[in-house]
Amino acid sequence: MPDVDQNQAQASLTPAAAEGAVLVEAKDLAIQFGGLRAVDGMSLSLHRGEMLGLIGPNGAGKTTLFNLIAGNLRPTEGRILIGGRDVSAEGADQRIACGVGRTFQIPRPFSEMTVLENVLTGRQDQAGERIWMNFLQGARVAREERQAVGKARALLDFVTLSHLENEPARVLSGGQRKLLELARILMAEPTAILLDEPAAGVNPTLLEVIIERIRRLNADGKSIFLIEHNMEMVARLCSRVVVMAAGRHLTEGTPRDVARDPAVIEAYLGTAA
Ligand SMILES: Nc1ncnc2c1ncn2[C@@H]1O[C@H](COP(=O)(O)OP(=O)(O)OP(=O)(O)O)[C@@H](O)[C@H]1O
Repeated sequence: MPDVDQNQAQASLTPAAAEGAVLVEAKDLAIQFGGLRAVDGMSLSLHRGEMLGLIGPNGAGKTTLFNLIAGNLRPTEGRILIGGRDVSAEGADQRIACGVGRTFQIPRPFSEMTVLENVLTGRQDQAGERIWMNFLQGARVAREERQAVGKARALLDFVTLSHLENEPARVLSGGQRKLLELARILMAEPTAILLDEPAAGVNPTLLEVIIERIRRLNADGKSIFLIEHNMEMVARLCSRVVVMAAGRHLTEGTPRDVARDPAVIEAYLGTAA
């Protein structure tokens, strides 16, 4: 497990996070894949305005936990609450509608669609898709379309991809795809953003852009939940880190404290053996 520089473990709670209001809560979550309990009784809370890290060795169950929280998988046991409401039985679209957006470890944009069109796929409740609306309220649909394109362009500007707006997404590098995916989920204006390894495979220059944009989103009040193997990045961004091992909540604390925790070091060494 990489060292955490003392000076980098300085991320502090925003005022909203310090208030402690829970935005997303997982209670005793479990999921069974055949004989494997990939997530095995996990409980955790993401607070409003917080940047929370999720670390753990390969196969610990981090992505599966994200899939459960984002509604891509249904838990075998346990509950998920968003803003205090039980959403356990709802699917991914409903989670997005109640403010949870997530990215994937390997983004898969629509490769033949333009970068701008890809961002537009992230919008919710598209009036233009309801055929009867086109007949009854053509002007309104056209106005909403213009507004959506304006918003998508602003988001492309935010993620530094404006110059590529008319290019097919297939020309993007791995890091640019991560930025594109971020812009796409921001179209739905999430209050909680789940980022699955945003640094993986990203060149150092683009990584700084990603870190800075995550910071800005958090400063704008968005809660961030971050899976990341890059502990330096976790330490720069997160005030609190949850550690998973073998599907379970192993411990949590500041990046500095968890990096020194013998149980955490043991969990990493155990899987490296
Ligand atoms: N759909 C699935 N069917 C069967 N097993 C699965 C499925 N998804 C995940 N697993 C298994 O569940 C375990 C946890 O996987 P998961 O991807 O959540 O781990 P992770 O902590 O995100 O790992 P990494 O850091 O390598 O991405 C692994 O053993 C994995 O092989």
